[in-house]
Amino acid sequence: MKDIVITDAIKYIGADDKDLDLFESQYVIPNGVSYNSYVILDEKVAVMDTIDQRRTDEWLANLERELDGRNVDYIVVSHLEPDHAASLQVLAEKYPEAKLIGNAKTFNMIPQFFSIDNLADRSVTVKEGDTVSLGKHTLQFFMAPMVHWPEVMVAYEQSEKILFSADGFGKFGALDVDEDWACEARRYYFNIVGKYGMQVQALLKKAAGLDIQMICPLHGPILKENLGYYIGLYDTWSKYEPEDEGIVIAYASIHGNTGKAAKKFAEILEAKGAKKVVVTDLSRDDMAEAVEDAFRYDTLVLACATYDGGLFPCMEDFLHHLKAKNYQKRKIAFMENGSWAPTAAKNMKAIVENFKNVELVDPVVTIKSTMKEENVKTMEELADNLLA
Ligand SMILES: Cc1cc2nc3c(=O)[nH]c(=O)nc-3n(C[C@H](O)[C@H](O)[C@H](O)COP(=O)(O)O)c2cc1C
Repeated sequence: MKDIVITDAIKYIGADDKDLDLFESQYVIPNGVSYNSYVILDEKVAVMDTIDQRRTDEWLANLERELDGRNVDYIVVSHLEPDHAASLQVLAEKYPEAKLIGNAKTFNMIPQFFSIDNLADRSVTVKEGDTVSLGKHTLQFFMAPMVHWPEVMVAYEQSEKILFSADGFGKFGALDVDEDWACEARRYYFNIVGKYGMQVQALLKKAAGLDIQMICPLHGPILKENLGYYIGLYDTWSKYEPEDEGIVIAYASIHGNTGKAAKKFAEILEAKGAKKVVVTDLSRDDMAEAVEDAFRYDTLVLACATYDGGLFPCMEDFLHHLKAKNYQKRKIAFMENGSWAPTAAKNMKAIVENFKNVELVDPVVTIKSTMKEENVKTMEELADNLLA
């Protein structure tokens, strides 16, 4: 583990995981993921969340090294999802004097996962704005329900002005990997938290009232500088506003002809001056990245082969993901293909019409098996309308 410095009194005790095949059993993580946990060493000692059971031993060794023989007084449980709370039972048993800090929902849910002895006697139940003093350090708690579980809360350490942000500001990628923050943080955000923009907005409003000098999330790097940049992105994302001008062409093609047309359309858009065009093959490219791109840019073109009178399944899957994550406020256009009765555009429209604040842009490009000159003409017209 790279030496991760927080402050003199606050130590990083988390662990990287580079062997996990899929995060939450669905997201590829080419650069792994970090499970973050922290310990605050003051007159009282507080452990800020535990980690996934895949790395319990490493995490306990990190904790014991930092404790250097001291005991744990408090275990703060900001989120009960197993990648953060799975080692709670072990920690609670190892330090039987330690009190658990959570909110009413936390303590309702804990028995579903664990059987901790004397839980009622060991529970410190906090509400919005409550504080717990550790000596020089004071933790203040703010509820963040449905960011992205109901019991989630964040903690603000008042003396060093640090926000322990739970899964907020989280990112895929192990901590010893140098990579752009926004790309993997955006993929994490939209796929995991995306549905709860309103709740993230509520949390950002609370955060705006605090002087935050550092953000310590439960995944990804500790954010120490330029915090306005990260908070600004979270504000844009949670309002469902496009972050950049650009056109995503997402295609679902069985034999390749719809894919060929999608790529031709990208060339036409670029020739007409489109600032950014992204083409994604929904059969083969990472679905989570396709979702991320759809949210990142302001325009989406859906190109799909007709399949048994409906949609080729990866397009149906993509639209299901977008709907589940509250996709809205974008321009959308359609391309369809079929050999005898193309109905993909009608079927895509029926789903998309239920999205909030979308503008459907005509004309629909209808291809019969292979792209013809007349299809290219329609694409030219659609490109002009999208770029107008
Ligand atoms: C299992 C299957 C079901 C299909 N169902 C339809 C259909 O209902 N209507 C239609 O017009 N074409 C249908 N097609 C034909 C394709 O949509 C058509 O050949 C299209 O050109 C394929 O585009 P692609 O080359 O991008 O895969 C079907 C093809 C397959 C393999």
